[in-house]
Amino acid sequence: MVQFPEQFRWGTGTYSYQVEGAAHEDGRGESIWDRFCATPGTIVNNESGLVACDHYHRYAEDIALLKQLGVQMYHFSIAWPRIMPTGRGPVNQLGLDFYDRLVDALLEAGIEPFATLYHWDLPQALQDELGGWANRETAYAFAEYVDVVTKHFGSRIHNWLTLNEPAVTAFEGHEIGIHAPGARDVRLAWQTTHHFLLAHGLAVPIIRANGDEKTRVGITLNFTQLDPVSDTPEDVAATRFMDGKMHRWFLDPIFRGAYPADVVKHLGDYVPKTETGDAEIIARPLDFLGANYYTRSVIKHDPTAFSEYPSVDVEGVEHTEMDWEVYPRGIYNMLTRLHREYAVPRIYLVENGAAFADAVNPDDTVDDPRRIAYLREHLLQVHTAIAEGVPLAGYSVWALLDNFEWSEGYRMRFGIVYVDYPTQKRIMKASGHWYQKVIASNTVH
Ligand SMILES: OC[C@H]1NNC[C@@H](O)[C@@H]1O
Repeated sequence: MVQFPEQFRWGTGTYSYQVEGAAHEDGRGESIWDRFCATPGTIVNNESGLVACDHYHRYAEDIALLKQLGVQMYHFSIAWPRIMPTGRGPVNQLGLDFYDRLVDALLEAGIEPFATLYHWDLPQALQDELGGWANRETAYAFAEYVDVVTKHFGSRIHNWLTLNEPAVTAFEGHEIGIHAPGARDVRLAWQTTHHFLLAHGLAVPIIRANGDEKTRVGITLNFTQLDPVSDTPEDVAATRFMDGKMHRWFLDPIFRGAYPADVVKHLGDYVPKTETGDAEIIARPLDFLGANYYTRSVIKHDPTAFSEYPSVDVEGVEHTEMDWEVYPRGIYNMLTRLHREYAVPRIYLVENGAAFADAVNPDDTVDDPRRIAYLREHLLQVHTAIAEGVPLAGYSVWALLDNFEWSEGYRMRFGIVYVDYPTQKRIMKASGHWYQKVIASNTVH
C-alpha cells in the first residue's frame, strides 16, 4: 500500500469533441473534425462526434459522477467553434453560456476546473480561409480566441492548458492523415508544429493578463516510452530521432528556448520556417507542464524512412484494445526524465488510462479488472517518481466517460464510466469504484 502526498490532487477528464455532441446546436460552428468525420472511410463505422455522449445536455449528470468519484479537479476542453463559430470575429454568447453552466456547476461541486483551450477541434472556416495550422495567421486567430475566453472565465478558471498533445494533431493530422484535417504532407506537418508552439506562446501572456493572482498556465504534451528494437547504431539512431520528433521538438523550445539541433540537422530544408522573436514567444515561462502517458513503442530503423520510423509489436506482453503495450515503468521514466532533464517547476499527469473490451453484466455492472490493474501499476510507478522528488501535483485518469476515440470511433472504451450510447445511460465501472476508494484514502493498494 502506498500513501500519496497530503496535497496531491486526483482528477479525471474529457474533451469537447469527444463527449459534447450537440454539434449543430446553439450557434456552434463547424469544426475540422465534423468535416473529417463526414468524409466516408475516415472513421471506423463512419462514426462522428455529432452526438457523442450528449455531454452538452447531460453535463450536470456527469458532474454528479465526478462528485461521486470525489475528484478534486476536472480536465475538459473548450470548443473554439462554440465560442467563435467562424474562428475569428463574432462571439457566440450561447457557446459562452454552455461553459458558464459547466464551470459554475463544477465550482458549486467544489471541483477545480482545468481548462484546455484547444484540443484539435479547429473551426473549419479557418481551415478554409487560412489553410488551418499551415498558416501562421491561425496562431494569431488562436490568440484572439484565447483573449475572449480568458476575459470571460479568468476569475473562475485558474488552471489553463493552452494546447493538448500538439504533436499528435500535427503529425497524425498533417503527415499520417488519420486525424483531421487529413493532410499527408511531411513539410506541412513540421511547419504546423511551429505554428502550434507559436500559438501556445502567444496565449501565455494573454491568459495571465486576463487572470488573477491564482492563475496558472501550462501546456499538455504526450509522452511514449521509446526503446530501440536492437542496440545496432541504426535502431538506436532511429529511436533517438523519434524521441526528438515526439518529445524534444516540443520540450526544448518551451523549456530551453530552441529546437533540438539533432532534429534540425536531420530535417534539413524540411525544418519549419520561423520568424525573429518566435523563440522568445514560445519559451515564455510556464507554471506547470501537463503530461500524458499510455504506452511504449519499440522503434526499428527503416532505410526508406525520413520523418517516421516504424514500431514493432512486442510479443508475449499485455496489450490494450488499442494494441498499445502495457508498460507501467514508462510513466516513471517519463516523470523522472522531465524532472532531471528539464527542471519543470510542477507537473500534472493529465492523461493515463487504457481501452479494454468492457461489457455490461445482466445486473448492470461493468467489471474491468484489467483497467484496475493498469491504473494500479501505473500509480505505483507514479508514487515511486514522487518519492524520488518529482514535483507531481496531481494525477488525472483518462477518461471519465467512454467517448469518441477519433479515428477509432466509439469502439474504444477508455472510460471509468461506461456509456451505453443508444440510451446514453452511464454506468460506473468497477475501475470507477476502485478509483473512488483511491481518492478517498489517497492511497493505492
Ligand atoms: O488515445 C487516448 C487519448 N489520448 N490523448 C488525447 C485524447 O483525445 C485521446 O482520447
